[in-house]
This record gives sequence, C-alpha cells and structure tokens, in this order.
Amino acid sequence: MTSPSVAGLPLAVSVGEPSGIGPDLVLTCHRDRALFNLAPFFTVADVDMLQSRAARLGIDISIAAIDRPEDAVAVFPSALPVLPLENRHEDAPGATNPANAAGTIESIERATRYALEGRAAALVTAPIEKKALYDAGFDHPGHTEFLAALCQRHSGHSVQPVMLLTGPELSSVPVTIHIPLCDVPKALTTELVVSTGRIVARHLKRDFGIAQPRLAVAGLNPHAGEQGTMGREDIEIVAPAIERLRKDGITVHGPLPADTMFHAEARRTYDVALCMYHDQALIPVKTLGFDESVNVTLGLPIIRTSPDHGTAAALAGTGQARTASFIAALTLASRMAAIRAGSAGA
Ligand SMILES: NC(=O)c1ccc[n+]([C@@H]2O[C@H](COP(=O)([O-])OP(=O)(O)OC[C@H]3O[C@@H](n4cnc5c(N)ncnc54)[C@H](O)[C@@H]3O)[C@@H](O)[C@H]2O)c1
Ligand SMILES: N[C@H](C(=O)O)[C@H](O)COP(=O)(O)O
Repeated sequence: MTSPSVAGLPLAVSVGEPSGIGPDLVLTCHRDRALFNLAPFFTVADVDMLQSRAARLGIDISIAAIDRPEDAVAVFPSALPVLPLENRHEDAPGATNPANAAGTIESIERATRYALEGRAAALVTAPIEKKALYDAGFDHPGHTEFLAALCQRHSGHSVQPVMLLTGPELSSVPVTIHIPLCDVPKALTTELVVSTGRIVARHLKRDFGIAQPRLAVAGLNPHAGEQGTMGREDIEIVAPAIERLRKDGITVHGPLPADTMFHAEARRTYDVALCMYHDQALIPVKTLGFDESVNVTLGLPIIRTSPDHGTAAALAGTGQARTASFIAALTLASRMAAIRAGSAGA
C-alpha cells in the first residue's frame, strides 16, 4: 500500500545533480514506495538518463513519461511518472558535466512552478552540486535562495527564505546561510534575527502543529560573548532581537553559549535552535541524525523539503546511497501538505 495523495495531488520531485545520487534516490524510492508507504510523486527528469541509471543499479522499473502533473497519481502505482526535461542529462555517475547544468536548473524551476500553480502538493528537491551550477552562471547560493526568487517572481511579493534542518533529535535554523564565515558578523543584524525568528514561529504553528513554539537563540561568540569581553554582537545584535521576539509573544530564550545548548537535557527546552551561521546549526543536526534529518525551506508560499545530505557523487550508480533522509523528506512534505490542507479546510 502507498500513502494517499494530499488533496489528490502528487509531490513534485526535482531530480538534482545527475552525477550525484539524486536519480538513485528517486528510482529506489519508487521501487520501495509500498514498503515506506510513500505518497505519489513524479519527477522532472531525462527519461533516458533514468533508464540508464536504473540499469546500473539493477532496478527493474517501469518509467512512464507523462505530459501533466495531474496524470502522476494514477500512474504512480505501476510506474515512475516522469515529466521529461527539455534539456538533456547525461548519465555519468561521479563526473560532473557542465552540459548537465541547464537540465538540473530546469528540473528545479518546473517542479517549483507545478507546486506554485497548485498542481503538486509540495516540492521535494534531490541534491545539487552548487559549484557545478555556479560554473554555468547560476547566481544563487543554493536552492533556498533560488526558490525564494522563483516564488517572488510568481507572486510579486517579497519572500525571505529560512533554512530549517529538522531531525528526530534536533531542529535548527542558520540565520545566515551560505556565506563565508568572515562575512557573518557583517550580515548578522537584529532585524535579520527578528524576521527569521518570526518566520520560524509562524511555520512551526502552521506546518508542524506546534501551538506555542519555543525558540532557543545561540550566541555568535564563544560563551555568547562572555559579557562583551569576547565580542559585542551578542549584546548589541542578538539580545535586542530576542527582546523584540518576546514582545511579539514568542517563547524565546538566549543568547545561549552554542557549545552547551545541544546536549540532550538542553534540547528538551526548545523546539528549534536559532543559530547564527551555517555550521553552528547544521553540524549538531547532521551529527545527531544524518540519515533521518530533512532540510525544509520556510517562508515560501509552497512547501519544500530536501534530504539533509548532498550529492555524495562517489556513491552515485553504486547502490550504496542510503535513502532514509530522502524518504524522510518525502514523508515530511506529505505531512506538512496534509496539515496545510486540513487547516485550509477548517
Ligand atoms: N540539498 C542539497 O542540494 C545539498 C545539501 C548538502 C550539500 N549539497 C552539495 O553536495 C555536494 C557534496 O557535498 P558534501 O560532500 O559536503 O556532502 P554530502 O552529504 O554529499 O557527503 C558527505 C558524506 O556523506 C556521505 N553521504 C551523503 N549522503 C549519503 C547517503 N544518502 N547515503 C550514504 N552516504 C551518504 C558521502 O558519501 C560523504 O562521505 C556539494 O556540492 C554541496 O554543496 C547539496
Ligand atoms: N546547507 C544545506 C545542507 O547542508 O543541508 C545544503 O547545502 C542545501 O542548501 P539548499 O537547500 O539551499 O540547496
């Protein structure tokens, strides 16, 4: 048995970097759909590339090219529904090919558009190799910012995307995302911490069903600045942001020394850790639950999830890629879509 679709809609899956494990995950998850009770999904991909990758992996799969996302739910029980790419993807596991970049971007753009048009319940993205896309002129740090730009273009409203990594043991948010460490202090402002905290609190209520979310805010500096002797940002930037979030009625505490806020007892005191930079947020999540954690983009008009890991290019085509995080991303996307559909109908 597979899970029912949410409101009759499939999930839209972008296939990711073809030299990585994205295609392997899509194919394996369709093979194992009943085992993991997965809701119907389609992918936007090169059919020949998928056939070739399936043969490498020894997966006996039926792949059905479809014209419209609307056809995916009926096809899913018997075949992997694929909306064919206009650009081609070569099947060369482990070797990035600049010619593949256009197809990778097209897959993300089209899958996002189907979700924005209400023709897919949510978007799930397989991993991209950022450098391969930068070399082709892609000028967004990653999916997170690209999706915000696509949503902004579609709706005409400004969009602040927020990266949430969520796993069984810990959920955390990097306030600054993909920027060099030396740029973090300049990028970190009270306004950014406040707007990020508000988006997190709003989505925890709306998409995760947490009535009164509890946020814990990490300091930037060692020992949260040791009362200003190890950096002034925690006093001048982070603490005022916490005060403003509290005035909004959000349950929030900090700035906390980051080195002692992730142990088991501390984790029980909050729902999400707001961290000041990428590795502060992502190292504890990936250490505690690399195989099960999911990357979610908050702040978008659509639901977007992704596995927490990257392209793992050395494993592409080998059958060694673990699917647990991708399965968690598919499952969480369905659950969030069901919560939104339920509250929209309430
Ligand atoms: N969502 C995304 O698009 C996303 C997320 C993270 C990293 N990336 C990109 O991926 C590329 C590679 O990044 P990286 O090497 O730092 O991280 P990575 O997650 O690809 O790999 C880190 C280690 O974990 C292993 N691993 C990862 N996923 C696995 C899986 N499913 N099963 C078994 N082992 C797995 C890899 O073999 C490697 O040893 C970079 O270009 C990075 O930007 C993309
Ligand atoms: N920082 C993310 C992670 O390590 O999980 C990853 O690079 C994905 O970023 P985007 O979703 O913005 O591509």
